Amino acid sequence: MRGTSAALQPPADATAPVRHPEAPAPGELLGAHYGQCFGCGGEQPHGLHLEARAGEGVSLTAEFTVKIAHQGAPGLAHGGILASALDEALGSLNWLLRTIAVTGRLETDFVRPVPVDAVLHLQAEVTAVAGRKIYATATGRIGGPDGPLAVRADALFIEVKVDHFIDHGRQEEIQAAMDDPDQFRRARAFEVNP
Ligand SMILES: CCCCCCCCCCCCCCCC(=O)SCCNC(=O)CCNC(=O)[C@H](O)C(C)(C)COP(=O)(O)OP(=O)(O)OC[C@H]1O[C@@H](n2cnc3c(N)ncnc32)[C@H](O)[C@@H]1OP(=O)(O)O
Repeated sequence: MRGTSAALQPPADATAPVRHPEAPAPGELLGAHYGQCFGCGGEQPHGLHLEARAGEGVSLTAEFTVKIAHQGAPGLAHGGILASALDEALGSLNWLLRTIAVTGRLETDFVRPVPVDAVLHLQAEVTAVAGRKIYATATGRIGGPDGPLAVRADALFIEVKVDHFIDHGRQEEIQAAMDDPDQFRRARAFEVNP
């Protein structure tokens, strides 16, 4: 059963997404957008350590290995963890648009249980853009990139300015991020890029 809500249907005036000319080439790793990110951060010991690779157009592939710490039922991944992996893969697409955006809505279908030690093979793509709204879809398969479908999601991301994080984030972490010249320059550069 699948039923994406009306809020995730692009409006009639939506346009096709445009890959930024300086986006990483297909096959290149995107890298973490923030070292402490639960989804992709290499410095985050409790995180998913999801690794995303640019695909063609505005698409990517990513892998996430389910660990013991990710269980809900014995031996199976927690649904919230799987939704996080989908959210992270979908959010990483904005890197290819060179747009800073946050998840406004995420709708997930859990199709098949995902065991501990399984590798979740994610595929995600932006389907449409309308003003600040970015529509995207993702699937997660087990047993290989062409294996059985385990999870899927549709999402709406909303473009924001760097000030979104500065205004709402805890001061300690914001200050550390602003003190990191690479992080701050990159985030500001994304704001002015077409
Ligand atoms: C120094 C610092 C460096 C920083 C370096 C940055 C690094 C880059 C980090 C990225 C990180 C990613 C990580 C993974 C992805 C996450 O998990 S992001 C975290 C989870 N998401 C959030 O925390 C978002 C919380 N929500 C919000 O802040 C606000 O609701 C939003 C989403 C910004 C929208 O608020 P707003 O800007 O006031 O926008 P608003 O005018 O209400 O809505 C704009 C449009 O979107 C629609 N819309 C808004 N929300 C929704 C919704 N939930 N459902 C349907 N439609 C909606 C509205 O209807 C409106 O549509 P139109 O009228 O234009 O047709």
